[in-house]
Amino acid sequence: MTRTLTFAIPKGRILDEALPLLAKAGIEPEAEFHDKKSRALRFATNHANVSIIRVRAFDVATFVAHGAAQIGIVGSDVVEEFDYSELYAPVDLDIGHCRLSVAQPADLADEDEAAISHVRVATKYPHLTRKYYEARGLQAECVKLNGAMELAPSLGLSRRIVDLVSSGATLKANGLVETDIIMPISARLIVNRAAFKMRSAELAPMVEAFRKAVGVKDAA
Ligand SMILES: Nc1ncnc2c1ncn2[C@@H]1O[C@H](COP(=O)(O)OP(=O)(O)OP(=O)(O)O)[C@@H](O)[C@H]1O
Ligand SMILES: O=P(O)(O)OC[C@H]1O[C@H](OP(=O)(O)OP(=O)(O)O)[C@H](O)[C@@H]1O
Repeated sequence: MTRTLTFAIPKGRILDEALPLLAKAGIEPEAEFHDKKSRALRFATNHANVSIIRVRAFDVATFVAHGAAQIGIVGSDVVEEFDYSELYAPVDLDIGHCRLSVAQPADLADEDEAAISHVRVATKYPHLTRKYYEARGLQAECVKLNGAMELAPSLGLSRRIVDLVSSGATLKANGLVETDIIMPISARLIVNRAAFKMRSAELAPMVEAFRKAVGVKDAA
């Protein structure tokens, strides 16, 4: 009996860009996947032994790190925030481009970092935020939010935020300015390391197919 290989993909904004790549790599979900009314979370594909699960972006990394899914697609922001040793991220998929940045109110005077030892920051990325400030000799007290970080300064939750920025429109609409870029972000193919060893006959060709799919896109 062949064991099913589970492929985790995020249901958020990466999905639209990920589907054409999946197709180029030869994986097509069943029709129900595209039915917005469907409450199913697991879908068959054109491969009898491959199924797709559609989960929240942060949960893709958790499913794959724990081996509940063997392979997945997720932003490098999520890979770096969790820093799971069980994850192998072999392919930069060149989609979902944005950056992780520090922002603050446009009218807030720059603080002299040499004169302070501690900052309060609203973010969905406490690990990366602490690491960034630690490297600057500052201790970050993180207020964990799951979205709408841009509201935090105007409501007195924190002076600064660390969040994803793409066009900058959300910052601008909320009176904030980007003061530093922590890292550029793009989506990655991630694989569970143990599964990659145990099931290399299935997973290695799949990784190779994504490498080629990204190359094909670049050449277009
Ligand atoms: N503005 C953006 N431009 C480009 N890519 C982005 C942008 N915002 C987020 N991303 C990428 O898309 C991924 C998913 O973001 P999305 O906003 O869809 O999820 P979410 O709504 O924050 O998460 P959840 O599914 O947990 O609610 C992020 O982890 C990041 O890699
Ligand atoms: O620079 P921009 O092009 O405006 O993009 C940045 C916004 O996109 C993401 O949020 P998203 O729209 O995914 O909503 P969320 O806050 O619910 O995660 C991110 O958290 C920013 O709020």
